[in-house]
Amino acid sequence: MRTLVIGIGGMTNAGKSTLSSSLHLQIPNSCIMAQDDFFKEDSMIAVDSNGFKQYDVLDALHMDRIMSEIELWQKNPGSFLLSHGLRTQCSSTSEDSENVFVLIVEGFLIFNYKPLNELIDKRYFLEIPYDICKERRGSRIYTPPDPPGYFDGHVWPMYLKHRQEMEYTVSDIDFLNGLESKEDLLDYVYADVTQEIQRLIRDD
Ligand SMILES: Nc1ncnc2c1ncn2[C@@H]1O[C@H](COP(=O)(O)OP(=O)(O)O)[C@@H](O)[C@H]1O
Ligand SMILES: NC(=O)c1ccc[n+]([C@@H]2O[C@H](COP(=O)(O)O)[C@@H](O)[C@H]2O)c1
Repeated sequence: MRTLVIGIGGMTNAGKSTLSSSLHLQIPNSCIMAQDDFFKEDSMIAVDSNGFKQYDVLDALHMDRIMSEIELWQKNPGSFLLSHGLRTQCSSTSEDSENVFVLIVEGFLIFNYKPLNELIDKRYFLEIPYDICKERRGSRIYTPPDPPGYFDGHVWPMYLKHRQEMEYTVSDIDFLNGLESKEDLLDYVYADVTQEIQRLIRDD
């Protein structure tokens, strides 16, 4: 039994969830872990001098919990899938060693948290231009909703800060143009991941 951890990082609204869901549907024995599911509750989020809730920082996330979930998956990916209501599709005709379990970790700050980044085998980062990002963000409603000025006052400056930090500390990132069609992005990443799965099976 082999495991592969894929990281789908990127800016807010760049298409991470969309790409991850499609990949999950195409890759047998895969599951998604979304960083968005690990936000702390609103009362625990710090507020800056402008009154903006500091959601776009690692401190706003229960990173310890996401690490524990990944540990559970690593220990026994088959039972992890079953306990999350996902069917395993182990090939009955091949050796057990030929089954590769794939974890898709997706989120806007996955490569900036060293312990998580170190677990990731293949890194992708979706990027889109500022104006498209602002437009897409404007039509999405979070809980709590973005207050006026939040994108330019918090989201974008934090993105620039973390992006710089990531480029200093992380290598091996495949940057993807989020303006490409959903289908083209999926085809590209799926082919790349499939190649990696084949390599794991060959080297087993
Ligand atoms: N390749 C794409 N081309 C055009 N729109 C996209 C693409 N990928 C995602 N979107 C749209 O952008 C918005 C944000 O996508 P989503 O996957 O939720 O982003 P993220 O998870 O990065 O925040 C959604 O409305 C989605 O339909
Ligand atoms: N899920 C939540 O509890 C919550 C609350 C407020 C803001 N957000 C926003 O979520 C963004 C990250 O998620 P996306 O990459 O999916 O947009 C951050 O920019 C953050 O401002 C999430």
